[in-house]
Amino acid sequence: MTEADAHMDFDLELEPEDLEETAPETPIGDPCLVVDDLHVVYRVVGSRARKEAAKGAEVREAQIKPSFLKRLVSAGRQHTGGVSEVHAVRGISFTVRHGESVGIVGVNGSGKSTLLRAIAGLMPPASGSVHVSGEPSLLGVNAALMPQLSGEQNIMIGGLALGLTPKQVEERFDEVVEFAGIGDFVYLPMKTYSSGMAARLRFAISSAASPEILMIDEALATGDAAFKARSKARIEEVRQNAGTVFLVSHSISTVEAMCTRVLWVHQGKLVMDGPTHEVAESYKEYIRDQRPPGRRGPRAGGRAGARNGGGKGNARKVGAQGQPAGS
Ligand SMILES: Nc1ncnc2c1ncn2[C@@H]1O[C@H](COP(=O)(O)OP(=O)(O)OP(=O)(O)O)[C@@H](O)[C@H]1O
Repeated sequence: MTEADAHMDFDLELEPEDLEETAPETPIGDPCLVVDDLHVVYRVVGSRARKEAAKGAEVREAQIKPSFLKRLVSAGRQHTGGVSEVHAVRGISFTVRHGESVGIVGVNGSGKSTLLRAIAGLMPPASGSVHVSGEPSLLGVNAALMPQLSGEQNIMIGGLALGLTPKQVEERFDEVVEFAGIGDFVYLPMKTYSSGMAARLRFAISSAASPEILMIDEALATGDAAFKARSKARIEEVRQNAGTVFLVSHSISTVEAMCTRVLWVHQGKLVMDGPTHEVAESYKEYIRDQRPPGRRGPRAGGRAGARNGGGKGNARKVGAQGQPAGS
């Protein structure tokens, strides 16, 4: 695998179960989420700084302006002495309404998961704000689950964290296990699960309580066709009940099948926001252009119209800076 391939870890292929499918139209309600000029910064203490700290030294942040070469190589990471700052989300703003299912796409490391975690309240903003009506369900479940406990115990804890009663959790137990497709693994500690199994169980628990805002991070990539079909039905159920769904996925066909709107994030910035087909076409074109010439595959028919402002013309390209090359 080349370095370019490793960076471009997506699935552009349309899978049989996604053919001819798009997210159905549902009436869109009032705003339920406002993200306003959001910035999220990770701070990582370098190994040298940790050693110094262990020796009792005061580790201070040195505000050294890095050289041009260093900034070029570190793309988005700002080194300040022993502490490295990763500016993962850089000034993102958007509003989401009840009934929307929003896909978040972007290349590896572009900030998708960080954005989702910030919306869920798991990452504090460095600046800007997130206003949510209702509690995003990833928050309750992720905060509650414990790797050393069995799936069974975690279903109970996660269900309680989402506001279900113990009786309601018991009633929904079989459905959650079946939905996650983890079989008898449910009786083993979650630390023995593959990342896909854990992601599916989190999704199954978080969607068990008919949440107002359902957040799904990559869980759909880890299941088979039957799991995807169950997931799609569950997403529709949430939307029909005027809930909102956020979906992070590397599979553009999954996003096309399940989302009404797509946010394209690149290097922590929002580069495009609009109806699924318009953003997906531009994104697919960008990904194709990043691949070596022999591996680009055919272009989708009619994509140029969307890219040049055709189609419904509703997609919003955001800002000139930080856009992928060629857009
Ligand atoms: N816990 C962390 N500490 C420090 N940096 C982090 C941490 N998590 C993510 N990052 C950095 O933040 C940036 C955005 O990462 P994030 O995981 O949000 O991207 P992503 O688009 O979800 O990536 P992927 O598609 O690979 O899952 C990357 O540069 C990543 O290295």
